[in-house]
Amino acid sequence: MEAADNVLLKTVLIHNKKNCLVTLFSTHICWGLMSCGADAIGQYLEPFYYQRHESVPIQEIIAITPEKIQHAQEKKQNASLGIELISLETRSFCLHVVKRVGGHRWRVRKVIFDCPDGQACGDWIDAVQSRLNSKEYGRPKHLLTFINPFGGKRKAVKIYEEKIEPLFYLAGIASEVIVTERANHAHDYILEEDLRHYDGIICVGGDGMFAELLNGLLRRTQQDAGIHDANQETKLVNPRLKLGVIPGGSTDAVVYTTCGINDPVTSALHIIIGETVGVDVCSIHQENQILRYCVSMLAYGYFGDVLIDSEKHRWMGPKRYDWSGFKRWCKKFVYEAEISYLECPDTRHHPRDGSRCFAGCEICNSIQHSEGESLYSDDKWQTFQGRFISFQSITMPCRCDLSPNGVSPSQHLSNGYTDLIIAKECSQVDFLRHMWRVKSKTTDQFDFDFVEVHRVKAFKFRPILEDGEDEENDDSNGRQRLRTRQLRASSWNCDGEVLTEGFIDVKVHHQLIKLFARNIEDERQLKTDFCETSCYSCSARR
Ligand SMILES: Nc1ncnc2c1ncn2[C@@H]1O[C@H](COP(=O)(O)OP(=O)(O)OP(=O)(O)O)[C@@H](O)[C@H]1O
Repeated sequence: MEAADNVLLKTVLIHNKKNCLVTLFSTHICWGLMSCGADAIGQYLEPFYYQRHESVPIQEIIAITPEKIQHAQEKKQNASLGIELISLETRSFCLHVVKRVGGHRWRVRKVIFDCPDGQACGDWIDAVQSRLNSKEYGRPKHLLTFINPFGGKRKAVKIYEEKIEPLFYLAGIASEVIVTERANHAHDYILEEDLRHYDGIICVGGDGMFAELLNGLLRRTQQDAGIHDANQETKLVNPRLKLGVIPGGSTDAVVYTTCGINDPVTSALHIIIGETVGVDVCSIHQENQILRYCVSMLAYGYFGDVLIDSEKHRWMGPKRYDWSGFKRWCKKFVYEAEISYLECPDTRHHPRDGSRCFAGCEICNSIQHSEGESLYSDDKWQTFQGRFISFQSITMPCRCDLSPNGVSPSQHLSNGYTDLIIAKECSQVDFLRHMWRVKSKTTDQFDFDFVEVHRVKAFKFRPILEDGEDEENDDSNGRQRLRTRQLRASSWNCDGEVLTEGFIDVKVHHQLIKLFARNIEDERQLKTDFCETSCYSCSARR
């Protein structure tokens, strides 16, 4: 099963009032009822586990703490003396480990072991703690935390104080907390202050708040490295600091997509265990300047207008998106643009390939990009010109409550491409059918003749706004009729923030940032706590 030299500690301890064999390996800890047999010539064999035993990867241990339990002998002594003596020697320890409770939700489970004496207990605590401190797990020790008190249902401060702070304390994470006082407070702080002693920056807020962290950190990193990020051809530098989000917003698409659920405790546990996932980032340029960085959705037309309208109804909380979406749908506006794009050369990868991005995704890990080559001299650019209701560029699957599979279900976190989704001019009923399918878990939202999808490395968007003249069908006398275009300008919905510039150039940067999250686990592969050495958690690390 395991190489003997991987065993760091092996002892018989008491767990749930039964003798258990507990073994600490370099990668995980196992415990279970044991059996001591004898071989053919009557010599005793090493104790071994019965078939079913439990195993937890070191990565999934949140903390190990001494446990103050009065042992039977002490209780007896105290009873006979009629007074309560508290033993100075702790003989029990508690492992706080990740427990999966379904639907990607994580909780903390306590597992208590009683040792024969204080010395053995101390040895166990030291041995496990030294594994937890090992650099290979990359656990954060110092975090900078921004809390947006006005995001979502305005509960971010309460969420942090009641649910997150105690967990960080348990895991030995020191967190400097800043409650933001205005929009862009976090962005400006990251640009200007000394960040050297942090391992990561996190926020309690929504996608807009995360976008502040992302933009602040990427700009700061390029600035410190002397990189001119306005130039689209520049190879950007990866930040040293990792980012994390604890959901406290309205949509929480980033956290939903990377953890599978918008649950604050689950996100805090993803951060504590220190596992990270690389995430692609789009840089958005106009002429010789960089406008923003974006990780999830960049949308023009319907979703741009919905965002602008929803800002007027912030008091409604997350429901504002439904209300504004309904209002915009009733009005049906059509837009026109010329969109040039550089499609993914590998035809196996496209927005309808049926793949899913899970933890340890093979597609994300295997795709190679030839960095440094100029995209703009490439002659493989293609062009779409026409009318549409909605244009979206989706760089991660963008899952949320309203769309459990995501706006682009086969998109990946770090394949180096963004998915273009163009819902061309169609009837309101057809557009509604398309949007309805985005909410569904089973139907293909792209299976309409008015929806066009492409997986691209870069694109250029040029809105067409001038009133012009369109040819219409010939009338009964064979003459062509002309009509004046009524074209609207929209704004961009950039990760939930408004961007008013119309024409833009966008380029995807492969795995530019690291996010504290494991990525969604494929629950079909996961077994329960009982492990016969083949559970996902263990096998992924062997
Ligand atoms: N103290 C503050 N006062 C006003 N606005 C703030 C403050 N702190 C941050 N903001 C801004 O609030 C905006 C929205 O925040 P956030 O993303 O956390 O919530 P949300 O919009 O409800 O959620 P989502 O983006 O997931 O839909 C962000 O753009 C952020 O810049």
